[in-house]
Amino acid sequence: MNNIYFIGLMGAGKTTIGRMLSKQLDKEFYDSDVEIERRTGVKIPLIFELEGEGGFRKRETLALEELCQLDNMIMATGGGAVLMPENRVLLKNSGKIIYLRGKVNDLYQRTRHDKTRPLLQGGNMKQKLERLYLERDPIYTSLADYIVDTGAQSALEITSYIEDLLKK
Ligand SMILES: Nc1ncnc2c1ncn2[C@@H]1O[C@H](COP(=O)(O)OP(=O)(O)OP(=O)(O)O)[C@@H](O)[C@H]1O
Ligand SMILES: O=C(O)C1=C[C@@H](O)[C@@H](O)[C@H](O)C1
Ligand SMILES: [Mg+2]
Repeated sequence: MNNIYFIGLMGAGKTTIGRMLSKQLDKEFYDSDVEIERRTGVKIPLIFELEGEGGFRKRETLALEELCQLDNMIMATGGGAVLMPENRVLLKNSGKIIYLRGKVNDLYQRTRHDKTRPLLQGGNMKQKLERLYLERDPIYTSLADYIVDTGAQSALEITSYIEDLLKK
C-alpha cells in the first residue's frame, strides 16, 4: 500500500504538515486522533478519564487496524501510536513512515496552552515532554523511513521539503 504516515511527539506538526502535504499531493488526509473521537463520540481527554491510557490505546489500535487498510492516503498518527508493537507492524506494512522530530523546547512552546493532551496535564509540562522524548525518540527513529528535523522552518517549508524528499 501506498500510504504516508507521520509519527512524532505531541506538537511536532504531524496534523498540520500532514494536512498540508495531502493538499499538495491531492491525497485523502486522516488523523488517527480525530478518527478515534469520531468512533467513540467523545473527546480524547474524556476517554483517558474514563478508561485510562490503556483503554485509549486499545481504541487506537482498533482505529489503526481499519485505517491502515486504506490506500493512497496520508495519516497523522497520535504521538503514542508507535508504543504498541501491533501498531508498528500495521504502519510498517502499509506505507512510508515520516518521523517529524521537533526540539523539546519548540514542542513545549506549541503545546503549553493546549489542554487536549492528557499526558501533558498536571505538573511540569516541559519535563514531561523531555521524558517522553527520551523514551520515544529511539522508537520513532527505528521505525521511520525518513527522519525530518523541524527547527525554525515554517510548516509550509517543511511540507515542501518532504514533497521533494518523497520524489527522490
Ligand atoms: N513548523 C512549525 N512552525 C510553527 N508552528 C508549528 C509548526 N508545526 C506545527 N506548528 C503549530 O504547532 C501546534 C501543534 O501542531 P500539530 O497539532 O500539527 O502537532 P501534532 O504533531 O499533530 O500534535 P499531537 O500529537 O498532539 O496531535 C499547532 O498550533 C501548529 O500550528
Ligand atoms: O503522545 C501521546 O501519547 C498522545 C498524543 C496525542 O496525539 C493523543 O493520541 C493522545 O493525547 C496521546
Ligand atoms: Mg495531531
